[in-house]
Order: sequence, then structure tokens, then C-alpha cells
Amino acid sequence: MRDIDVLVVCPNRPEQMKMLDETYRLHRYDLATPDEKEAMLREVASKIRAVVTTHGGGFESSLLDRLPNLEIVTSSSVGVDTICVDACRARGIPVTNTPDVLTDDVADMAMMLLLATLRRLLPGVDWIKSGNWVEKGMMPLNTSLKGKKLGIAGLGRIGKAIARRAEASGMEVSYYGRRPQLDVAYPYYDDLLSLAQDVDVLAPVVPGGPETEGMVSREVLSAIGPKGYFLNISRGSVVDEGALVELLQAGALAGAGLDVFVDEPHVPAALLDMDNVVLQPHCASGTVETRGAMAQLVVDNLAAHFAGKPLLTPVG
Ligand SMILES: NC(=O)C1=CN([C@@H]2O[C@H](COP(=O)(O)OP(=O)(O)OC[C@H]3O[C@@H](n4cnc5c(N)ncnc54)[C@H](O)[C@@H]3O)[C@@H](O)[C@H]2O)C=CC1
Ligand SMILES: O=C(O)C(=O)COP(=O)(O)O
Repeated sequence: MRDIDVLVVCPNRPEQMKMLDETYRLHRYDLATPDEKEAMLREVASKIRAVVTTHGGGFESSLLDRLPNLEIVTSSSVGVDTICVDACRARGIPVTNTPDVLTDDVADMAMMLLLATLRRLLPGVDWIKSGNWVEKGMMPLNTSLKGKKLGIAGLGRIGKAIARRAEASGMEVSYYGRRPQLDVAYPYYDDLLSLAQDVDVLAPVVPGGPETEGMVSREVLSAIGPKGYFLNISRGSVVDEGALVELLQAGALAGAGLDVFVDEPHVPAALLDMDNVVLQPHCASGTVETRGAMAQLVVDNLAAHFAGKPLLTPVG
């Protein structure tokens, strides 16, 4: 199969990149300068049959348009909001992603942010390092998860995994979605604003993209209230980030745990100084184990495609 040309828009794990390199003729678009990219496309665009990318790397329709013989796009991510899925579909080109294998790690990250925010993990570390424990005694009390209400907007794979963990911590879970799920016992809200009004913590776990852009509006954030928290491991685009910062600054929200931002890797400067906000650099799936499993799905989907077998994880 070394005669199959694959364009690497964004690489994944070294072990799986080695497997790909041993199997296909890789073109390292990711390593090329803008001039080199152009030269590469002029030389090989018509031969490219597969694209390898990630959520961070994306795949734009302007590049798709340059690849007349493309057969498949594989992304090492579950979210495909940076990939031109509709344009691929219009050309009959399947896109594969990496559902399920990352669910537990992402849910763990959500719980880590939730615990760190409500239990004030980082101020506790600072209390020791600053000498406050010795000089002032016990740090101020923090907030229990037990008995708090968690509202999940988008109760899919990751949302359900977060719900299970939150229940184990004694939280009461309810959810918002476009329709109720018959096999789910958590209370259902058909309106996001009402959910936000009723909960202590609001967590969107929906895909990014135009359909969900800004769905956690200023009004929804305000409804969580000054004793409430916002938790986001989904996509920065789903929330009005400017309003989030303003409400946190005004004390109209108690705190936030955030793994994702509108303009990654840039994080609003005001968030950096807030001790009631816990930040992570979009790394909820970033464990060696999960990134390996995600990368392996890229390898396995490509192998299935070129063997004429069904894809393992096509985007619906
Ligand atoms: N921070 C990180 O590193 C990661 C973030 N993610 C994000 O989490 C998202 C969710 O992943 P999964 O749970 O695997 O996806 P999923 O497809 O299983 O769940 C998404 C849920 O959102 C619901 N939904 C979709 N559009 C909606 C809308 N407009 N309004 C209300 N609900 C809507 C769906 O019905 C579904 O229940 C991904 O698309 C990705 O954006 C995923 C992995 C890692
Ligand atoms: O799987 C996802 O959707 C992710 O957010 C993973 O993120 P990345 O591909 O590393 O930008």
C-alpha cells in the first residue's frame, strides 16, 4: 500500500505515525512552510487519497477543493467542528472521528475541574506555599459537591459519563437536550434557560459548530446565579465568553472550570488572575492511553477503507 498518498494535515501519536509511515506515502503538510505547502499541493494534490488530521489541525473546504481524488478524511478527535464535514459529504467522502475511546478521560477532566473549582484546590495549594497556613491558620471554607444540582446541556456519551461520576459524588443531575431520552431517568428540561435557573452547576457537553454557537448566552449564564458555577469541557464557541468573563468579574457567577476557549490557544487575560476559575489547555482527552487509542482509530479506519471494509467510526 506504500503507493497510497496520504496528506498529514496534523499528526497524531508517534507510534501510530510510524505505522502510517510504514504503510503509506505520507506528505507532511503539517511540517511545511506556506510556500512549501503550495509547492507540495502543486506536486501531489491529485494523488492524495486520504487526509489525516485532528480537531486542532482541522480540515478546511479550501484544501478539500484542491484534492480531486480524495477518498477519506480521518480525524483524531470526536468533535468535527473544524472539519468541513458537509462539503466532504457532498463529494461522497467519508469522515471518521474517535468517539467512545476518550469518553472516560474527558468526563474525568470535567470532574477534576468541578472538584478543583468548588473545593478550591489551587487556592489551597497557594495557602500552603504562601505560608498562610502557618501565619493565618485554616484557609476559608469551600463548597461541597454533595447535594448540588448539576445541569448537563447535551447528554450524549461524555455527558452521561459526567452524570454517572457526579451522581457518585452525591450530586443531583438533570439535563437539557433537543428531545427527552426515554431510557434516561434524570429530569429533562426542554429549555436551557430553565435548566440554568434550577441548577448550581451548568455544563454544556454539546458538539461545537454553528448550531450550538453561543447557546450558553449571557442570559443563560446570568440565570445560574452568583452562587452557581459554569463548567466547560465541550467547545469555547458554545458560550458567550465575553459575558462569562464579565459575570465572573462582577461576582454574578461563583466560579468556572474551563478546558476550552473561543480563540485557542489564547485565553482571555482577565481569567488568568481569578482564583475562582480553574483553567486547562484543552487537554481533556490528553492522556497517553486515550491519545494512543484515538490515533489507533485513525490507523484502523484507514486500513479498513483501503481494504474495502466498513469503517470503524464514520461520522454519521
Ligand atoms: N475538551 C476536550 O478535549 C474534548 C471535548 N469534546 C467535546 O465534547 C463533545 C461531545 O462529545 P460526545 O459526548 O462524544 O458527543 P455525543 O454526540 O455523544 O453527545 C453530544 C450530545 O449533544 C446533543 N446535542 C447536539 N446538538 C445539540 C443542540 N443543538 N442542542 C442541544 N443538544 C445538542 C446530542 O443530542 C448529544 O446528546 C464533542 O463534540 C466535543 O466538542 C470531546 C472530546 C474531548
Ligand atoms: O476529541 C475532541 O473533540 C477534542 O477536543 C480533542 O482535541 P484535539 O483534537 O486535540 O484538538
